Amino acid sequence: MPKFAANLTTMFTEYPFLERFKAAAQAGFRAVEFLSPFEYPASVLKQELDNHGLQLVLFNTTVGNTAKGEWGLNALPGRESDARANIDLALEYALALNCQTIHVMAGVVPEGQQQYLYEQVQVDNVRYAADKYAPHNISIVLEALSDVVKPNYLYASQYHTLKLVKRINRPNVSVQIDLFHAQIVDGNLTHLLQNLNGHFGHIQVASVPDRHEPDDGEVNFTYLFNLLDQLGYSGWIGCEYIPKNTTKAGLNWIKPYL
Ligand SMILES: O=C(O)C(=O)[C@@H](O)CO
Ligand SMILES: [Mg+2]
Repeated sequence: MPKFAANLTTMFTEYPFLERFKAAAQAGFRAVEFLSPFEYPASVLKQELDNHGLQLVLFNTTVGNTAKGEWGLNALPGRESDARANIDLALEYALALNCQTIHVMAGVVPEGQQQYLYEQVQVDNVRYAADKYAPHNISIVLEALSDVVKPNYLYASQYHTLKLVKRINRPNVSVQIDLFHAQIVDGNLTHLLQNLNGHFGHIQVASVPDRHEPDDGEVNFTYLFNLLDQLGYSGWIGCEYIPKNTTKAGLNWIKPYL
């Protein structure tokens, strides 16, 4: 049976961020994920999680300065000390929030720059993070982002991400498959999940092409949820979608699973 986490960055946006925990719990979720915890003291977030009986299953390292086009610092040559300070900060938050998985963001490769230099910096920084997180049983996931959402992100294909995961070569580093991006970039999702089985540690879902509830569009998610079960995937599936109408009105698809 698949286990779903509400993504509080994209769902329940009818409410201010701190009120989304209660809304998710009232809708039946027992787990949540979100993009960034760093805007709040960890104690404030912990209180919300505890008050509503929720488990935090994923957050990301910092995106950096989005006004300057940054979307992650860990692949940026010359930014290693900022990246590692953020990796350390993410560990503090993960320990305080009892979160076992962190998405270590890579970054955007500006036009004309050498991809291989950015890949090497990402490999080095993820190895630093992996070795630092391992004694705390904290895992790292790396997520490919399609050009539709983030042009020139270090990796768009799941297979490219897998190659880097293998190069990083740490037992606590795996792929995060966001099936929205995966359908746009790689397609052939059944074979993708079969080929990457054992190498992914987190899944996210949204319909394609509109990034709404996973009960519409070109992908048959019921089939994929069954396939994930058959493959023995026991991790979380994050609902990283933008509700078509209100969040609550769009939750019929999840009722059989909650
Ligand atoms: O955009 C996505 O997809 C994400 O999962 C974000 O958390 C990172 O860009
Ligand atoms: Mg995603």
